[in-house]
Amino acid sequence: MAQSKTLAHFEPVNLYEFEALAKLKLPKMVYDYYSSGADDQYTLADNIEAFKRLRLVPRVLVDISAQDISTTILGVPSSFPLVIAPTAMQRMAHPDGECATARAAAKNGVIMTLSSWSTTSIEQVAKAAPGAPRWFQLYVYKDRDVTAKLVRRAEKAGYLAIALTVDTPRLGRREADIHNKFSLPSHLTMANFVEEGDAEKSHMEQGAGSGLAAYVASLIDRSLSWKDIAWLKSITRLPILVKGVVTRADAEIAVRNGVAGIIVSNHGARQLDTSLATIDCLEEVVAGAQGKVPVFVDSGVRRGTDIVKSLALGAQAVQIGRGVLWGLAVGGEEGVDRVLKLLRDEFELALGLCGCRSVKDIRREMVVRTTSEGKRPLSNGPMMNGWASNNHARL
Ligand SMILES: Cc1cc2nc3c(=O)[nH]c(=O)nc-3n(C[C@H](O)[C@H](O)[C@H](O)COP(=O)(O)O)c2cc1C
Ligand SMILES: CCCCCCC(=O)C(=O)O
Repeated sequence: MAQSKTLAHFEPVNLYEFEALAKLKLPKMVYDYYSSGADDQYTLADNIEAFKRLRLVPRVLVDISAQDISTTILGVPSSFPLVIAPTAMQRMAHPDGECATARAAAKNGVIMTLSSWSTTSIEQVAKAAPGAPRWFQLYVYKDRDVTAKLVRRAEKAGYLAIALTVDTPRLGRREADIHNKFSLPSHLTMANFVEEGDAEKSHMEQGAGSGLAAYVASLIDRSLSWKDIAWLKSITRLPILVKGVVTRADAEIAVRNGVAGIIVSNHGARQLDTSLATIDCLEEVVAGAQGKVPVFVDSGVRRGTDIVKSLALGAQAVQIGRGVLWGLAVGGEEGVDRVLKLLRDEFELALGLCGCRSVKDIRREMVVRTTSEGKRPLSNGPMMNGWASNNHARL
């Protein structure tokens, strides 16, 4: 009782506070599943730390009285450069789950990506916010007919793109899920398979360890490879983005295979522990994309300043995963709405304080890499990228 009174009066003012509140509200098994990374969670911490190592270099005395933070993503207007990343099983966070996220996304003019492992079906989510721009995230099943059917349904329901997740041929080892014997609560289903009457796919067995790991091992196609991009392109007219690329080499292959976009992601550090933080891979991937396709980044975005840094390093927009889940857990649609508005306001403020009127004003030299203590390395030449000297030249 005392706790709920406290919660009712506590207004979170950043994503970390949303997470703290969500932790109080959610069952332990659910909070652990949402928050965990793989193994020792080194990458989980580094996704955040890497953003902190990057520091912003603002310009001053720029008239920012009329800011415009909107952008265009794959030809679709977006109120600011953010896309909601796919996260599975959102009805564990709130009974309205994916529908609440869809409505909040529509209200805020941002694109939502629906996970193929949603607890609300492709069609129900489309109906929750008719006409709003939406992408569909795809996992490829051993049974390719199952996969093709999902793609056709997304196309028919008006989804605008397919985000093919390529970093998950096997599930990363999330130790909390093993301890908790994580499985989808029995009142919920993997909703995209219910109509098919396919119990194997719509329910998750509770077993000795992580029920999710067993579910993935039994259904997901580990043989997925670059040649399957051609297969996917042969079954859909929708643009295909690859989600989970972190190297220049793979970005080049992706472009050669005709993808429409690349999402730099380490799956929120839930797959390969000790892999690099994504913000440290972004520039390489941007180089590999050679300006031919847009590059997006996720994993560790918590602040408006993180969005500015990501754009300065070449991303067209960021994606956020957990932030939306925390909003959903705290207040359903209203909670997600608050999270999106918070990030939007933080981004607008950071952009303005950097001396930018619009996203077009963001420049590479607004970001410098520092040591882990936040200090500029002794040689300031390459790190400053000519920013200081250019300033002197202008004065
Ligand atoms: C609980 C949870 C479920 C996720 N489910 C999916 C999924 O179904 N498909 C997918 O491609 N990525 C999934 N992801 C990864 C996210 O799309 C995204 O890459 C990641 O959450 C970004 O990191 P962030 O949480 O630090 O923002 C999931 C992440 C979390 C935390
Ligand atoms: C094929 C892997 C499915 C994982 C299910 C959801 C997810 O992505 C997660 O990180 O959890």
